[in-house]
Amino acid sequence: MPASLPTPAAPAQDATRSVLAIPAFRKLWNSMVFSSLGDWLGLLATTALAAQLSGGSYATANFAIAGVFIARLLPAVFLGPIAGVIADRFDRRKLMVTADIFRAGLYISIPIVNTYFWLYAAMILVECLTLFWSPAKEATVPNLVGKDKLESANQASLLAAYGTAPVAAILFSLLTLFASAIESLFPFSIGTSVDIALYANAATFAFAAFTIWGLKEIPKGAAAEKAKDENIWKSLHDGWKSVSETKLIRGLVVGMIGAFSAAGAVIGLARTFVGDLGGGDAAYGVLFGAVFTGLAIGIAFGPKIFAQFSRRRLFGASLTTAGIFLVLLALIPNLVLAVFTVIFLGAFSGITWVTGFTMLGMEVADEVRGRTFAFVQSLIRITLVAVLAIAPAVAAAFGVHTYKIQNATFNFNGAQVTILIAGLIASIIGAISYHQMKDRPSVSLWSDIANALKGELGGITGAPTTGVFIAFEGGEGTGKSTQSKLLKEWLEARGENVVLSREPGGTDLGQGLRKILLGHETGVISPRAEALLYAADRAHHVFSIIRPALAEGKVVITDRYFDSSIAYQGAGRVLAPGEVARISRWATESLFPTLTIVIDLPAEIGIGRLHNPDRLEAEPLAFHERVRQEFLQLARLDPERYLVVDGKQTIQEIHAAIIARVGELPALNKTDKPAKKIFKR
Ligand SMILES: Nc1ncnc2c1ncn2[C@@H]1O[C@H](COP(=O)(O)OP(=O)(O)O)[C@@H](O)[C@H]1O
Ligand SMILES: Cc1cn([C@H]2C[C@H](O)[C@@H](COP(=O)(O)OP(=O)(O)O)O2)c(=O)[nH]c1=O
Repeated sequence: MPASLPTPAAPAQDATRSVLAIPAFRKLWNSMVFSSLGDWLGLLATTALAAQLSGGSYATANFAIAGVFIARLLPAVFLGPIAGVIADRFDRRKLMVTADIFRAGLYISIPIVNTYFWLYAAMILVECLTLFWSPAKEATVPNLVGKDKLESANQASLLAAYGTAPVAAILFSLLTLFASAIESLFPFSIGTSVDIALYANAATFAFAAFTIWGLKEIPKGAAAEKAKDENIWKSLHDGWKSVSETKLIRGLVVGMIGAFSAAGAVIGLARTFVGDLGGGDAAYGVLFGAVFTGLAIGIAFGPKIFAQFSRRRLFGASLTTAGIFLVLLALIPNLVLAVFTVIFLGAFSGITWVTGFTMLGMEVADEVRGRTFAFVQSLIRITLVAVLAIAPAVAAAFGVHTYKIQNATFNFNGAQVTILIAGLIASIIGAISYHQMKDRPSVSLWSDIANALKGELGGITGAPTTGVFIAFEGGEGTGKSTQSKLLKEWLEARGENVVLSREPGGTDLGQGLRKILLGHETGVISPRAEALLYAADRAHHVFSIIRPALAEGKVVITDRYFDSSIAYQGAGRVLAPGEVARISRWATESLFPTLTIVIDLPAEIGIGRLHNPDRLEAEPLAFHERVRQEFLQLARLDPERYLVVDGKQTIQEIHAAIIARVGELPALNKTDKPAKKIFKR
């Protein structure tokens, strides 16, 4: 046991709050909130303006709106990496202030010049300025908050960037609704609601410039840190090479591209779609706000609501559901229902997005993670540009159609048709990635949902564990100790640093608990007390041995882990297995093994191998048979994380089966081995 125990991480919510307690960061954050708010308002206003400038032509309006989005995305594709490098050469504070002043000026100029050409030119220039502003901001944050708070600072920044979208959408709708009232407040004409939104946007940038100018805490001089962005084409090429090798990651990437294509189609077509349903700019604002509200709900609550559900299944299932809502959106010709549909659409897209990114983080080996993320991000940007360019073309090609059925007439226009197609594509891609992930092929989706709703058991699947953590499970005398030692030797021969431990009794405290739990002198323990004592042993074991060893990059093998509690205290002692699992989940702070090896043997053979049965081993055969069945059931819940071996084989045969599976663990295959092995599963 280490002399000093590692300090547990601080709870997350407090971290976000405390990072905002740093005055300098709070000022910067305030300015980010305002400029993001302005930026979203500007996006809504410029797309609305593009539609206005089109003079009522359906095709022109579609293309004009797409033009605004493309103008905003293109600079990042071509200029992103260069901008980062250039930004690093300038004084950060001055660079940020200058960029903000110019952005304010550009937004004011859009309604004044009021032409297509200047609308696009100004958007491109604004984006270019943002490309210089962002790396300067990124480099500044660590100076203001310190390394340990970086992650919560990033969360706070994300909140500022995306949390402001629905607020901006509401503001935009209100502006449009009360435009004439607002205008009457001014002695001179200030233009349409769109113009007002653009001026408001300029004001937020001016405010940001003012705030940052006053932030003397920002160190003088150029940013020391190098820009992270690599060349987009190079990252695409490198990323594709690694991604194309694993089926699972390929499925993930394809699915995420599908999700973003669908989202792109909705964003690009939203204004004309709203127009088709008889809505104006105010309705556009509401619909836009609804998408982002849904997204936020999905991202914030989805993982919690579906915590019991296998992530691999959740990804494909939520993408398909999002696709179905898209189809509904296209088919329901009613603005109010569309707003509700869009909230669900946003929520399921949000769930797809978080599960996708979490899984990418989990499944991709450390050495190539950065590259893979860069690849996915580049691919998403390019997909968005492509979809935003293609979707309106499809919509324009379909044009406006009016159908008459008996007395009723209704319209089915290009935007709806395109959204319908996008929805179908998203559903199909979702279904494909659901099957690609091949998660628990023997368990039906419905029994999985039922499990998830019932309680904890479904939750033992798919959670992230970095490093290699292997648990041996099985009944009495199945050969766990024998095999765990053999595996340790095999791994050490391959140059791994291995910690072999066991439960109960892997720690000093655990030794004491083990005596109580297994000694005959203890007598009968109430089943709940027994479950808690095993959980106490486990909590301390994870805290003082397993986590520290994993953190040091060691391979950890444990002879028994929480499946034993589920099987023995759950199925054996007849407590609810889900409740026992919850106690273990709490005790281990959700540390799940990378691989659980169940050695399966009829109870009477295993018991027959033992000489002096302990308190639990002395239980009747029926008890042990229930335990055995529970292990097998757990393995069936998540076949990808379990290996079941037949314990009737010889010691050598069992060992061979184990090393064949362990040898394929992605995290074991570091870069010194042939590259092909990195993703092999
Ligand atoms: N595959 C096997 N076939 C026959 N005997 C075995 C096998 N594996 C282990 N044994 C023997 O069975 C006994 C129990 O093995 P052990 O590894 O201690 O099991 P566990 O840790 O699961 O209780 C030991 O005497 C061991 O030598
Ligand atoms: C880890 C754990 C073990 N146990 C039981 C199973 C075993 O009977 C006993 C551990 O004994 P041990 O001698 O370590 O196991 P084995 O005989 O397989 O080598 O504790 C539980 O009931 N719940 C648990 O959570």
